[in-house]
Amino acid sequence: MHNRHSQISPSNSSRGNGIRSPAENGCLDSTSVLSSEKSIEELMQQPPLQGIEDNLVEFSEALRTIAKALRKVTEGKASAQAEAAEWRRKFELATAHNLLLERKVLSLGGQSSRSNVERAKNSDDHAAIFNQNNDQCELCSGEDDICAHEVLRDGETGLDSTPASHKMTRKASFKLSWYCKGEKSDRHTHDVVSFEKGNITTAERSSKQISLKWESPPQTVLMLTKPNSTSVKILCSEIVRWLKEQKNLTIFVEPRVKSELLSESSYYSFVQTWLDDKDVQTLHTKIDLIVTLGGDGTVLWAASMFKGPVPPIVPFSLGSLGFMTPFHSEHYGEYLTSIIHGPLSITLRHRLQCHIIRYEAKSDDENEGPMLVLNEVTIDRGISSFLTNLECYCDNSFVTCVQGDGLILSTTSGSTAYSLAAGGSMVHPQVPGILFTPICPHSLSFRPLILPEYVTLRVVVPFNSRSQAWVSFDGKDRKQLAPGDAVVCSMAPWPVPTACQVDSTSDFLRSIHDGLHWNLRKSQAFDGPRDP
Ligand SMILES: NC(=O)c1ccc[n+]([C@@H]2O[C@H](COP(=O)([O-])OP(=O)(O)OC[C@H]3O[C@@H](n4cnc5c(N)ncnc54)[C@H](O)[C@@H]3O)[C@@H](O)[C@H]2O)c1
Ligand SMILES: Nc1ncnc2c1ncn2[C@@H]1O[C@H](COP(=O)(O)OP(=O)(O)OP(=O)(O)O)[C@@H](O)[C@H]1O
Repeated sequence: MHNRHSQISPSNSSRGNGIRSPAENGCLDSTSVLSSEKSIEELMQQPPLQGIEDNLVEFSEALRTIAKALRKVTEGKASAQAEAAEWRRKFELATAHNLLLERKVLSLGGQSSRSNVERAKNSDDHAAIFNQNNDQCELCSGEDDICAHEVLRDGETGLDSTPASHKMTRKASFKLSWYCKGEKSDRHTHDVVSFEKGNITTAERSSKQISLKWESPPQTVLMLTKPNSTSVKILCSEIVRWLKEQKNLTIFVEPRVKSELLSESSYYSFVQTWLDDKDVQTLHTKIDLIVTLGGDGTVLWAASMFKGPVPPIVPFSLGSLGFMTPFHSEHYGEYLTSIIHGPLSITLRHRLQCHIIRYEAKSDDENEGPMLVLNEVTIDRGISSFLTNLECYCDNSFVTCVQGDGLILSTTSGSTAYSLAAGGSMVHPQVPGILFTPICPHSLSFRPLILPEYVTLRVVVPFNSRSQAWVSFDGKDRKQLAPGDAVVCSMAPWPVPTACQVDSTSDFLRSIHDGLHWNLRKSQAFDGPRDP
């Protein structure tokens, strides 16, 4: 026979071993609240014992009220967390937007610029700024294409640049346009859906490749290289020399690479670098083009250096696989000449921005982020031998509880990396979406999902989790998550533009054919049985 008290005891059972029960934490996860409500429900339905019936009914009612209150608190906290993350995201977008406006006004020069910034900020009247900019760039009128047009104050930071660079320099300007093979127009159709006379139609958007056209030639190149590789070192010094002598470009490298080049020859003293991490934050204002020498990991490294806008990347393949590195290093001269001249096809690779919301954080400043990932954010069991238990929400709707080794939230670029190994689909990198891929789920029906790019995902380690969880970003920066902590992810406003060797689709298909031998099978012989 059931002991009534034992049915409501699970929340008490943890007390003896020093673990705080959810109720003691002041917050319950939805699963444990549901189970305590269920226990009370069951308790109420059992036949009463003589004498203590009234007391028990009263006690059960009280418990039911407490459970309801706790559930409200939990739901309130969950939605407050999500709302805070959403506001933070909006704030970051607004800050980036204002920065962009200020830069645009700076590019006009003169005193009147300040009032223009204010006017544009207050009324969102972009045209006021763009129209004045027309003398310099008629395509900056903002309607159809995206323009990069910046005037920068060089030498303001501690960057190791020559004395002559303490002047206003112009970062190379370019225009992005969307084109379809065989189509003359390079307009990017913003209206995806139209509604005329009651008929809903979608605009024709197939095979629109993004093209980057320089409006002023690129002048500054950042070379990023995989460390500890002799072949990469040799190629790096060769390309640096070529870029200087053949193209007369300014070249930046990492401090480690500058030392390597100087130890090879004092010839390389023209190469520039930076002093500390703070300088890296302003690097995007100087660099027109990034060249990477390595594998996919070097492209991830390049992207991770830019927490905001990323200059176009030309990835040369010196690794074993190379899903994001379509350029063969033997033909670097040919490729770089064509890219510097332009136009070039690019893949705009979306990134995810992630925040860690700590349960114990007293203020928003104690939370961590944003971390930007080009491949994926992974939440797993780390060294723990217990199942992870992760509660997942999508825009405040409960998605599921992940019980298994963990969960991968991947970009479409990352779909061919860890997510693929965990059973996720391969997705063209230009498809806007977020992959929700479980790692070894202990359930037969947990298929991976692909969600739209506009959602905010929240993964919470519930209080009833047996273990802590670990989060990592593109396979790096591993951090521990305690019960109550959450990771909030949404699409970042700064994608990573990578140059294509042919175009986005050809490069993607080539990478899965060459890299994975996708669907490689010997063809059946012609002879043999066949349909009559
Ligand atoms: N089981 C797995 O497949 C597994 C496990 C851990 C990490 N990873 C991946 O490794 C990435 C980190 O890469 P790294 O080079 O710094 O580490 P690494 O040196 O351990 O290389 C990991 C491998 O993943 C490949 N890779 C990276 N990004 C890719 C992509 N977008 N598409 C296809 N393959 C890709 C690399 O080419 C490399 O072969 C992580 O973001 C994660 O996706 C995969
Ligand atoms: N400039 C860099 N500084 C520090 N670490 C880097 C740099 N470039 C790459 N890495 C790291 O080196 C590791 C290996 O790089 P990468 O994947 O490019 O080479 P690989 O392993 O030889 O290529 P593949 O994975 O295709 O075999 C990655 O973890 C990457 O983060």
